[in-house]
Amino acid sequence: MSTTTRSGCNWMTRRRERTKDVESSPGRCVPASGTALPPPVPPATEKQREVPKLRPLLRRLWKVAAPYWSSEDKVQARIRLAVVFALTLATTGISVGFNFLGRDFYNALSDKNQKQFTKQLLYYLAAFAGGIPIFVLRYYARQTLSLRWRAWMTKHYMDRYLSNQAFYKIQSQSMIDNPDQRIVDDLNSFTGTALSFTVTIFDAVIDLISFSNILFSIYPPLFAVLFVYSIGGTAISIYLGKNLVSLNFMQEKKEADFRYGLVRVRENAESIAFYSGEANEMQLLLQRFTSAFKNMSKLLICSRNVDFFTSWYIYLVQILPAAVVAPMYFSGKIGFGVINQSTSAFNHILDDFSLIVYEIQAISAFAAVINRLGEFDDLLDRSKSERHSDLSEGISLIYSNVKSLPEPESNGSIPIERQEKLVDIEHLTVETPSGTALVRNLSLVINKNEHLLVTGPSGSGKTSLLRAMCGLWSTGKGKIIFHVKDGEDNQPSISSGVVVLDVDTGSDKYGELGRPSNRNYEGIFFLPQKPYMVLGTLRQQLLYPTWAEDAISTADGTKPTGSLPFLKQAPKSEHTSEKPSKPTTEDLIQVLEDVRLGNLLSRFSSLDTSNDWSSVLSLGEQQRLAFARLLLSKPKLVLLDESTSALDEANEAHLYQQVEKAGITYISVGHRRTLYDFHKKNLLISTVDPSSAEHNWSIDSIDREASCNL
Ligand SMILES: Nc1ncnc2c1ncn2[C@@H]1O[C@H](COP(=O)(O)OP(=O)(O)OP(=O)(O)O)[C@@H](O)[C@H]1O
Repeated sequence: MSTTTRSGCNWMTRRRERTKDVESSPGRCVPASGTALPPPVPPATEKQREVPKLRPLLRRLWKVAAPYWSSEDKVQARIRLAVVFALTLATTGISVGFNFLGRDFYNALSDKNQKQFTKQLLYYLAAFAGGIPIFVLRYYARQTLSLRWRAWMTKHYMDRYLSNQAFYKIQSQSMIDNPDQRIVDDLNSFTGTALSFTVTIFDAVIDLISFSNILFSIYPPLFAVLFVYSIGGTAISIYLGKNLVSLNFMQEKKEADFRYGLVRVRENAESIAFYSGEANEMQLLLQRFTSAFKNMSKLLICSRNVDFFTSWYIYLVQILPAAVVAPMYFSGKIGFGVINQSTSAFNHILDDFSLIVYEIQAISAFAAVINRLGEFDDLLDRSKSERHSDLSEGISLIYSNVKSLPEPESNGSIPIERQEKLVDIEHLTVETPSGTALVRNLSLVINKNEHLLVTGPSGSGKTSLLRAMCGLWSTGKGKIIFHVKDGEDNQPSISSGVVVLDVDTGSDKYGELGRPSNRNYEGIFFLPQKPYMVLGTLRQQLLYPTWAEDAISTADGTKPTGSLPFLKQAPKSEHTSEKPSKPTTEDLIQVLEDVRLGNLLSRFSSLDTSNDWSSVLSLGEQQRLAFARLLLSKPKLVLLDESTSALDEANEAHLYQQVEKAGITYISVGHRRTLYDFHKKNLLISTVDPSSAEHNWSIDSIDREASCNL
C-alpha cells in the first residue's frame, strides 16, 4: 500500500515492493537479499559468461517461458493471468483515487476547514478499508499462479531430464553443472520473477498513462525534466550493472558446487571416516566456499557501485516537484493540496520511467536464471532429438520377439543351431564417449542357459560392454540383438544408442522416454556391483525398479497424497500389460528367504519399515537384496557386473543356483575364479593395442571339472 499518498519518501517503499519477489526467491544471488544458491560448470562455460547479449537472452526467455501458456493447463493459466491483470488495474485505479483524496485532504488542512477535513479523513479510511484487500488479493493471485506455473515447469523439466537417460549423459559427460539446482531453485525463481516483472511492467504502463495526465495538467515542463532525468539514469545504471549478470551466474554455480561438496560428504560419510579424510574434505570444501566468497565479494562491489548511483538518483529529485510548483502556490494559482498531488504524480511517473534503474540488480539476477535454464533446456531438447538421429550411426540395439521353442529331437535334445537364442552380437565395436576403442569387432551368440562369464584385465572394457548392451553407451558400431521379448508381434524395435524405433513405421515406440522405461519389460535385468538403494521401505527396495510406480514415497517414508493440479489422470504406462504381476507380501517374504535375508524381517520388524538402507545394510546384504529384486522380476536375461563381489563363496554359489533355478540366463563380469563354476562360456577381453586393428577378445567353453581343479 505504498501507493497511498506518494510523497517523496514513498518512492523507496514502492521500489522495495517491486523487487521483493526477486530478492526473496530462494537461491537468488542478489546481494541485497543476502541469499544465494548453488552447482558445477565445464571450464568453457566461464568464458561464455562474459558478454550477456540481449537477443539470445530474449530468445531463451521466450523458449523457457512460452510452453506453459499453451500447455494442457493453458486455460487455467490464462484465466489466472487475466485475474492478476484485472487486480493490477484495480490497484492502479485505487492509487489514482488516493492521489485526489490526498489533494483534497491537504487542501482542507491548509484551509483550516475542519468539517471538510473530517469528511476527507473518513473518505480516506473508507478507501483504505476497501483498497487494502485488493492489494493483498493481487499479490495472492500472482503467487498462486507462479506456484502453478512452477509445478508445471518442474514436471516438464523432470520428464525430459529422466527421459532418454539424459540425466546419465549429463552426469557422466559433465555437460552442465548442477541440474538439480536448476530444477529446484532456478525454476522457482524464474516463475516468481517472470510474473512479478510482467505485472510490474503492466502496472508501470497503466500507472504512467494515469499519472501523466495529472502531472501534465499541473505543469508540463516538470514532465519533460522527469523524462530526460530517467533516460539518463537508465543508461548509467545499465553501464554500471553490466557485469552483474555474469557475476550472478557464477555465484549460483559456485554456491551449488559448495553445497554439492557437502552432500558428497554426507553420502560418503563412512568412507571418509574410514580414511580419516576430514582434513582433506575440509580443505576441498573451503576451496569451494572461498571461490563462492571471492565471487560474492566482486558481486558486492559491483552492487555497491550501482547502489551509490541509484541512491543519488532517487534522492536527488525528491524536492524537485515541490520546488518547481511552489511559485504557483505562493502566487495563489494552486492550493496546498496540489503540491502534494504533483509530488505524488511525479514520483509515480519517475518510478515508471526508472524501472531499469530500480530493478537493475533483480534484472541481472533474473538474466542469470534465464541463462541457466535456457542452457539446460537446450541440452534436454538436444538429448531428445538425438534419439531421432541417423540409425546407421553408433551401436544398434534390437529388441526382437521370442519365437516359439524349437521341437526337441527324438532323443529329447535340441541341436545347437536350433537352441533358443537370447543375444546375438554382430561385429560390435565399443568405444568410450571420447572415442577410445575398448572392444573390437566382437561377434557372439548367447543361447538360453548358456551363461557367459566376461573376464579381462581391469580397465579393458568389461563394464563398458554391458553399458553398450544396456544402451547407455552408443559410441562405436555393430548390432546387439536381444531375443528376449514375449509376445506375438514380430516387429523388432531398434535402438541406436538411445534411439528406440519401430523399424517398420519409424515411429517412436516408447513415447516420451525414447527407450524402454524399464529394461526389464524387455526381459533384461542389470545388477551393478554397488546396488542402488532407494529411499523408502524394505518392500519398496524389493519392488524396485519393476514396480517403481507402486513404491513412490517421500524421504520420510510417508506416501504423498493428491497430485499436481494440472495432472488429471496419470497416463497409463505403455508397458503395464507387459509388466509381471505384482508380488504379494508372501512372495516378498519368500524371496528374502531365498537370498538368505529372512533375518531382516525380525531385525527391522516389517516390510514396511523405512530406513537409509545403504547405511544400515552391509554391501553383501545389499547385493543379496539386489538378487531378490532379480528373482522377483523374473527376466529372461540378466547382466551381472561383479554383483557378488562382496559375498562369501557359499552365498555366491547359493545365489547363482537360485538364478539358474529360476531359468534366468546370465552374463557375468568378474575376476574371481569361483565364478567359472557357474558359467558355460568365457569371453576374455584384453586391453586394446592401439597399434593393431585386430580384435581383442577370445571366447572359450568352460570345462567345469577343469575349473574345479584349478
Ligand atoms: N565416461 C567415461 N568416459 C571416458 N572413458 C571412460 C568412461 N567411463 C569409463 N571409461 C574408461 O573406459 C575404460 C574401460 O572401463 P570399464 O569400466 O569398462 O573397465 P572394466 O574392464 O570394467 O574395469 P574393472 O575391471 O576395473 O571394473 C577405462 O579405461 C575407463 O577409464
